[in-house]
Amino acid sequence: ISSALLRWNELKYRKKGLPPGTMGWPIFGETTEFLKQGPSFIKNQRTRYGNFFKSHLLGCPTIVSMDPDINRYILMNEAKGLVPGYPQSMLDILGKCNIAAVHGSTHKYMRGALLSLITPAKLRHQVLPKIDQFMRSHLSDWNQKIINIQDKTKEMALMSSLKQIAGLECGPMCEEFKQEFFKLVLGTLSLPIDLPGTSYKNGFKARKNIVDMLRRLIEQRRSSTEEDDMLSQLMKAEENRHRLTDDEIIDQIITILYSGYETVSTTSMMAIKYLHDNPHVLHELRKEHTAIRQGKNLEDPITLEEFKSMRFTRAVIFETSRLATIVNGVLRKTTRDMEINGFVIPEGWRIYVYTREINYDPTLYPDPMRFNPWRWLDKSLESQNYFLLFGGGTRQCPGKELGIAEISTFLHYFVTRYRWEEVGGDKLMKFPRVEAPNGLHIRVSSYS
Ligand code: HEM
Repeated sequence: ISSALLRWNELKYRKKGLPPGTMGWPIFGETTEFLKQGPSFIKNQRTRYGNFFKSHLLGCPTIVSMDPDINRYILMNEAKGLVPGYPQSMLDILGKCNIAAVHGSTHKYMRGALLSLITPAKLRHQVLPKIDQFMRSHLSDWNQKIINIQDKTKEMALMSSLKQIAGLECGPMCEEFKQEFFKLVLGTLSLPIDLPGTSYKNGFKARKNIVDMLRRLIEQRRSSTEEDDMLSQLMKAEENRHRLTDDEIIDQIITILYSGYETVSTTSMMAIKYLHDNPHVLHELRKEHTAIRQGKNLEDPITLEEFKSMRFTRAVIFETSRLATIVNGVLRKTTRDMEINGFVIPEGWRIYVYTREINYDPTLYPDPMRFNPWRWLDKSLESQNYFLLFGGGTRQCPGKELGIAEISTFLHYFVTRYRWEEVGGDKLMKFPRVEAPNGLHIRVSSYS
């Protein structure tokens, strides 16, 4: 029966012009193999079928593309019908106006509105001072404690964004927001099963509660012009050429929170892990940060110039992102039948621009399994075509510099205040997401 089912499924997808590959089981496709074997599944398929092959993953017929030139073409050609292809649960919960759900001119003005929040002037006068204030307080009482750095960095990513967005500080509203947000995140990563008790249903409920809270905040802002946070800026007509509606503002805020949450927290956690395992790198990083602190008063915040001078820190962040592969790739979907790389990809198929293997390619990154931030001091690496740690093309991460500023400030206060050792015994998973299933525990003591 198994053989018959596998054969039937192969025949179902045997259309002329499709790339080589296998489709696995009806409905489930090759999802189990993909999740269980992880990167080696993709590598094995590549050995058999080349850099551009078909499969059936996470409920959809999918093309996996690992060819640098084709990847670039896919990322640059949204206008030809290659739109974001993220799972339905994610789109439902993040909202109709979230940036991954909109295309064309709507995408352009939503993206423009987001970028207008993090211009260099905003970074200098609003964003950096708030990040600085937040990190000082977040890292204030870790001395002589065992800390689960995974929890702490997650809390940091969310709370720091909430401060930027709506000036929210620790308190009942923030706590409520946090609980709902965690449910929302879980919902986006689940199957879209709309039954009571499922993560999807809970995520959807959490979205409703978050939307209510944000609506209340918008109303409050209308009656006060005092606040100078991202929410107020999004509401100011004169700053946005295209005035966003309330619904667009709400989805924009959920997008900012969501996109910066796991990326920033996991990169920060893994940086702590790699710095612990590579004392010579930590030594170099500390040198950079102690030099910045010299000649400053204890309470002086980091300036934009100092942030820009953190060359080694930036290198540590890129190297962490590369070696840990925080993002495995990005998803697109075809909006009509289209020809790519000489094959005909049917409408509605997913395209998985799988970037993970680039990170370990010894021709691009010599001795790729070594944590070597010095390689990034060659600035040209960041502008190479194959540099896709923050995506590429029309949807390249607009929060890149904001994310780097958050992680850099976190590292600044962490390495200048503390030393740490791992408690040990914690497991780290690298695929499909980087996470420590039971947390990553460190024993922290004062550096001075
Ligand atoms: C280390 C931190 C970060 C990493 C590694 C990262 C990575 C990425 C990647 C790979 C993409 C491309 C997705 C695609 O093409 O489908 C992306 C897009 C995006 N990122 Fe980030 N990101 C980070 C931080 C942030 C932060 C802090 C924000 C907050 C503003 C943010 C907001 C976004 C948004 C809104 C998009 C979608 C852009 C669009 O569709 O036009 N990211 N990010």
